[in-house]
Amino acid sequence: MSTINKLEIRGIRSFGVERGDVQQINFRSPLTLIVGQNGCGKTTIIECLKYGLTGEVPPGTHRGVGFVHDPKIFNTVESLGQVKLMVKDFTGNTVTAIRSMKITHKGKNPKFETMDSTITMENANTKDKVTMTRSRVADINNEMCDAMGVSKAILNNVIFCHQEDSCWPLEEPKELKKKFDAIFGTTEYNRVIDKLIKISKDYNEKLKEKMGDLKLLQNVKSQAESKQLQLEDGNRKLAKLNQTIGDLESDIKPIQSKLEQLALVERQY
Ligand SMILES: Nc1ncnc2c1ncn2[C@@H]1O[C@H](COP(=O)(O)OP(=O)(O)OP(=O)(O)O)[C@@H](O)[C@H]1O
Repeated sequence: MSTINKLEIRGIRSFGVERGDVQQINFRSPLTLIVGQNGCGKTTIIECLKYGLTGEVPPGTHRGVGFVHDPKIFNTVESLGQVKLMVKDFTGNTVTAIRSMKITHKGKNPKFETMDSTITMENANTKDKVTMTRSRVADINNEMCDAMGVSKAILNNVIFCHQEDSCWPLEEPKELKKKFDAIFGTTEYNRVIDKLIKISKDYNEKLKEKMGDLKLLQNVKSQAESKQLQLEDGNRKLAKLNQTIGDLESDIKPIQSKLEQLALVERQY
């Protein structure tokens, strides 16, 4: 079974940006309860788990601006946030993602940027570590979802469904269908089915073409076979005629020499 092992939060929501502000949670087996008074950061922990796994910022944060610790609190223009998440996949290998982000308050609109992220895979048996720095967000998302053994849609909409999004099953049918399609992978399934239908159509068309060619070739082959028979018949006739010619030539030879003798006698006479 895949498990979430460790989470480190820095510079997210009310968690401070300083080195000493880093908060670390070690998740215990079989259960870890997160308990605390209102506003202490329970939701933030769930948001960080979701962000660490899927790279998605929580809803209602103006595309991540409200997710990072507000720099205005300390009268600064920018603030850095970081989520470090370690999970164990079902084989026991460890996958750790470090995702960093920044908000800048320059001008009217604050800007949210995701910064370089890294992912480290550690083999449980050999303890070999492979780290990919400056990885693409999509690659990290895929690695983390693979390590957890569930799709991004299930992580986002079911396991770490944000409290603000929890009413999605009551959404209008079109949106609901989109969510269900994503959760059950039907979009992917339909895409594959469409691809297979297209491939089979292409093959059928090619097959039809080849069948036409085959008919033509069969026709040509039967014509060639009858021509071959005719040729063999002709060759047989030719051989017979050659034989007759040979016979006639040998018959004609004594007659010719007789005629020559007669012609000689006639001349002498
Ligand atoms: N961008 C931000 N910068 C600094 N602090 C923030 C920011 N966004 C939210 N906060 C603070 O973070 C805290 C949010 O905590 P959170 O919602 O995670 O708590 P909670 O334990 O889930 O609360 P509740 O039990 O009420 O749901 C609040 O105190 C809020 O004022």
